[in-house]
Amino acid sequence: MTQTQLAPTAVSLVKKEDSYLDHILAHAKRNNPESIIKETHKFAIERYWLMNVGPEKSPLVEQVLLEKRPKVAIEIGCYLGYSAIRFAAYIRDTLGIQDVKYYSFEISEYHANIARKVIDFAGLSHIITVITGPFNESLERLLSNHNLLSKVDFVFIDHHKELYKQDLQLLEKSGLFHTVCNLFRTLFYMPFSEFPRLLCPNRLALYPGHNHCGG
Ligand SMILES: C[S@@+](CC[C@H](N)C(=O)[O-])C[C@H]1O[C@@H](n2cnc3c(N)ncnc32)[C@H](O)[C@@H]1O
Repeated sequence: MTQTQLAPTAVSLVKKEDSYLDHILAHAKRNNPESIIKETHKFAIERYWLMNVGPEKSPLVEQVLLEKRPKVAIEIGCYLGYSAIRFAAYIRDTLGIQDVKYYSFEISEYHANIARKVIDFAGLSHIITVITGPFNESLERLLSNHNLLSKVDFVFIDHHKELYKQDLQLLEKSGLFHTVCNLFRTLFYMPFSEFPRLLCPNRLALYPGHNHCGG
């Protein structure tokens, strides 16, 4: 077999997430979250689709961030760090909240390792902490390693749709929430009408986000 015949197989073994990291390190500017976000969009259009919140939906979240100005935020579902970088940089740079802390949960060690590298490249490692493991098991670690009881004032949920309800209930029981917590609902597949029953309505301001299910 010639080298030319071997080449396509070799290329297909490279995972798109690794190509993404290479792309960012080669084309984005270090310590410049905006340039990383821009290069992520470019990569997703020109190379491979990525399952991040993306340029259309992110402004909906940023609208809520602008209104609520959170100091401590939690995200379930980090993937390669797009939303963590975008929202943490928005809170720090656009809202001017320098001491913001952003905790992002990611079940896949592979995704989390890439996310940490991109976050480090963005110069945001002191703001964003990526916690590896399934959220229901990692929450305990967050509670014991960080003094966050009653301090979390923003939650962005973007992981596995079937786990939203269970993990929301866990979060509520954890005592992490500030008096009024702003939960951004990216729950496209869950009727909005379930939420008042699920979470204490006077403690949580719920944002319907982009409501695909018409609930
Ligand atoms: C849609 S992607 C997140 C995209 C990310 N929020 C962004 O916009 O850049 C969903 C991620 O959630 C992770 N995930 C799925 N189930 C999880 C769980 N139980 N705990 C933590 N992360 C989970 C997946 O591995 C995947 O990386």
